[in-house]
Amino acid sequence: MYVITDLSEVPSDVAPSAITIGKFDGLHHGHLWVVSQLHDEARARGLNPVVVTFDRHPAAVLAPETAPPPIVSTRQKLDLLRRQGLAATIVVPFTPEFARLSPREFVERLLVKQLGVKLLLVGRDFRFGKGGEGDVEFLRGHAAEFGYELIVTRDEQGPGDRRASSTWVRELLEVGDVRTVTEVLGRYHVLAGEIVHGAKRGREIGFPTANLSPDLEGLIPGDGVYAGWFHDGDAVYPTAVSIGNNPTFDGVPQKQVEAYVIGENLDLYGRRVQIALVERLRSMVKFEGIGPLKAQLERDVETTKRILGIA
Ligand SMILES: Cc1cc2nc3c(=O)[nH]c(=O)nc-3n(C[C@H](O)[C@H](O)[C@H](O)COP(=O)(O)O)c2cc1C
Ligand SMILES: Nc1ncnc2c1ncn2[C@@H]1O[C@H](COP(=O)(O)OP(=O)(O)OP(=O)(O)O)[C@@H](O)[C@H]1O
Repeated sequence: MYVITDLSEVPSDVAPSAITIGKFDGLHHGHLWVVSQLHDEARARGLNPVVVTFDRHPAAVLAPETAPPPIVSTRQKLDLLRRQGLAATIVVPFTPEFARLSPREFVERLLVKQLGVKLLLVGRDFRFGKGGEGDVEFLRGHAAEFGYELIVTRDEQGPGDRRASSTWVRELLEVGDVRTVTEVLGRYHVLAGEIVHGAKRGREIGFPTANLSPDLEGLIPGDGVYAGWFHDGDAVYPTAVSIGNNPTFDGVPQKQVEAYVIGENLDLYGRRVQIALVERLRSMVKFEGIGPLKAQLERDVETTKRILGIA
């Protein structure tokens, strides 16, 4: 899959293309449905399936104070898209200049001239171009002029009857409901980052933890204790994860993410690891000393093993 981040360097063999466009934050179940349909429809017509996405949420440029935090980093999004059998992903630098393109300029310059679009596939609520003026009606009205076919996909629901959406995933992460997040995403939500040095207290209390660097990738869910899977390269371990500021102790920064890898004693400093979150166990508690914290950690490990099916 080509990854194109500079619009002046689009290889000529990307055309003729079948394109879908969107923020695709989180690449949830609904997004994957759109991308898999794109793949099938492109193949049926002998076109190259291409995803056009953005290097940041459009709101980060248009109204930064309202911009939601990303569910996945661009690197995580590309890793997920690489598995979808696409010919290319275009990561458009969403600059103020790009945001000013009218719907017509967007379609004509980017989709028609640069990417040779012959098929456009979007969800019913897709909007684009200056002020979000472009929509499905605009695309339908200009299909003959620009020589593309338009397919508007049906909605893909999440669990229950709510439509899968990035907004819903963010709401669920905020309250720590990673179990439902897994259903909306169609996979576990993953935090990825480098292991850095913590306060070195964990080893003393018998539960050494791997602390993720504060610049980690993946939206950090609400504070609490979680069961998950810890990936270090190809090795996978069960883990109990703590997210918060460890209120039992003073001076711990907000939103520290640390993982106790169950039953292992590993040297992980400097490694880039991934933590897949399976279920929230409980809230963070301010304990009266190390004794009660340790007793609770022992119970957390047992609960985690039960959830992961390894007890
Ligand atoms: C499964 C798990 C649950 C935890 N729960 C709490 C908690 O409820 N309250 C708290 O203050 N710290 C909690 N912690 C964090 C510990 O206080 C922390 O791991 C310890 O202070 C070591 O920190 P260090 O890695 O910076 O040395 C938890 C840690 C783990 C691994
Ligand atoms: N649940 C869904 N079913 C079908 N199509 C969807 C679904 N969710 C998004 N799409 C389509 O996928 C493309 C990319 O969506 P995009 O990421 O821009 O928005 P979104 O997932 O609706 O996110 P948000 O919640 O932030 O509005 C668009 O064409 C959109 O209409």
